[in-house]
Amino acid sequence: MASSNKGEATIQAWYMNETDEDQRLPHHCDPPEYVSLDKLAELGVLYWHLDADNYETDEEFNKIRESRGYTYSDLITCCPDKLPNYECKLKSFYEEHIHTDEEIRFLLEGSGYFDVRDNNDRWIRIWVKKGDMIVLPAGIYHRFTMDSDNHTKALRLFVGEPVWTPYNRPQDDHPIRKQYVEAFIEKDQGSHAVEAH
Ligand SMILES: CSCCC(=O)/C(O)=C/O
Ligand SMILES: [Fe+2]
Repeated sequence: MASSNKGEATIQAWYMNETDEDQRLPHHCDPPEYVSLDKLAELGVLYWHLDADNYETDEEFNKIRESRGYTYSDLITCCPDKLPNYECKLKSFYEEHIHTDEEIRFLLEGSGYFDVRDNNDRWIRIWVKKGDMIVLPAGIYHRFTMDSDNHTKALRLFVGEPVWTPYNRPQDDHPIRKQYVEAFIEKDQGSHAVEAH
């Protein structure tokens, strides 16, 4: 299942314009081009809206955690007092990169933007807010920025011992990138090739 919209909330995602404006602004196209949860799921991005205030005892959260094997968790608060090397970290979060594992974040407070590349290498901006849990698959090109509210507190989850290393683009020969492309990009081109005949 790609999503759950408990409490009416749903995620907002859209194609970005490529202007040099402040990264914390929404960067909508003109007119705005919204992106559906199905499109995100095609790229391997998963989303749930959950109870951020009582997540420790939340059945849905615990089910996801168990079924996906998320044995590790910790908290990250993006503010100068709580995040060592704040400026440097924010800069590195916004460098386009991949990881060798899923990136799993559950927003407990505040909001922010995860940007992911689609199958045509266009940026999709995903606006995450309190209660949103998002999974980015290993090998997807992505980045993160705070929005103009400047406050993000998130639970980070991981399967086993966490590895946070970002591999900045280009990583087209990285085995994990190749696996991602085969699973989520080439399968798409294959189905269009069949349709075209
Ligand atoms: C809201 S968590 C901060 C962003 C982050 O941890 C990361 O790895 C971005 O790619
Ligand atoms: Fe990342």
